[in-house]
Amino acid sequence: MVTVLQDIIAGVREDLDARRRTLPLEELKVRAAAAPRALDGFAALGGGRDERPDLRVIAEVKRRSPSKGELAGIADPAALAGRYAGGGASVISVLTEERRFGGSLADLDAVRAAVDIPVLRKDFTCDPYMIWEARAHGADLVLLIVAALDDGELRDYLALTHELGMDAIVETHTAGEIARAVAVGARIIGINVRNLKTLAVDRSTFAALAGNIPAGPVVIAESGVRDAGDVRHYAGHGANAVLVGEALVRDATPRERITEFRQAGAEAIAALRLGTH
Ligand SMILES: O=P(O)(O)OC[C@@H](O)[C@@H](O)c1c[nH]c2ccccc12
Repeated sequence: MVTVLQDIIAGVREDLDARRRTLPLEELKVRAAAAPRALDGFAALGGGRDERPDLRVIAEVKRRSPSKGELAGIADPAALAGRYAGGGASVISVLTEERRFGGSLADLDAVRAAVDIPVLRKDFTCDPYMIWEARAHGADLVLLIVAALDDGELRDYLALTHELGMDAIVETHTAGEIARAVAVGARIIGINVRNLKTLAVDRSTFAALAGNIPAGPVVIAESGVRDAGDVRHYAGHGANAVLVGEALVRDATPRERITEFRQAGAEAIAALRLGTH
C-alpha cells in the first residue's frame, strides 16, 4: 500500500524535476555560493550547552495541510514571520512543499528577506538538489525526514547540509528512526508526533521516545501544540524547542501566543530543575 508520505514524495519529485530542467544543478550551485553565510540554527535552538537554558519556539508558515486542508489565508508570509520574530521565535519554519501544503520557494524568499533569525526550509528533502536550493534561497536549516531516506542518503544529505554551512533537523517518529538519526551524528533531532504514513497525531509519542535520545543533540517536539498546556507537557519531557504551525497561523495574535508559549516552557523547565513539577 502506498503511504501518505510516499504519495507526497512522488509529487515532490515531479515538481523537483521540472525545476531542475529550468535551473540545472551547476547553475544552482553558483547561486548557492553567492548567498550570504548561513546563520547558526543549532545555537539559536539552545544547542551546545550543558544545561537546557529555556524553551525555544520554531514558528511555522503553513498555509494548508493534507489532514486539515486550508488552515488560514496567509496573505503576507513576510508580515507573519515578522510577528513570529517579534514574539520571540528562535527559528522560522517555511513549508515550501506546493501540492499538499500550498507553500513555495517564493514564500521562503519573502520570509528570508523579512527576518534576521534562522530560517528552516521545511520540505520533503529527497534529492541533494533540494539542499542546494535551500542554501541558494538563504535557508539556514533543512528538514531531513528519516522515514523518507535510507541510511546512505541520510548520511550524505546531512554531510552536504553541513558542508554548505547549514544545519538539519533530522525528523523521527519511532525508536528505530531515532537510533538511525543518532548513528549518523544528527545535531538536531525532531520527534514528530504526527505519523506521516497515516497523518494521525498522538502527543504521547514525544514523552515515550524522548528518553532514547542521548545527551548532546537538540531535541524538538514537532506537531500537535494547541496551547500552553501542550508546550508545558513537551518541555517537561525534555524538549529544547517546539515546532508549531496550525495553532499559530490560526491565531489572531501569534506574537502574544509565542511569548506565552516561551513563558510556559521556561516555567516547566525551571520546575524540573527545582524538582517541583
Ligand atoms: O501544524 P502543527 O500540528 O503545529 O505541526 C507543525 C509541524 O510539526 C508539521 O507541519 C510537520 C512536521 N513534520 C513535517 C514534515 C513535513 C510537513 C509538515 C510537517
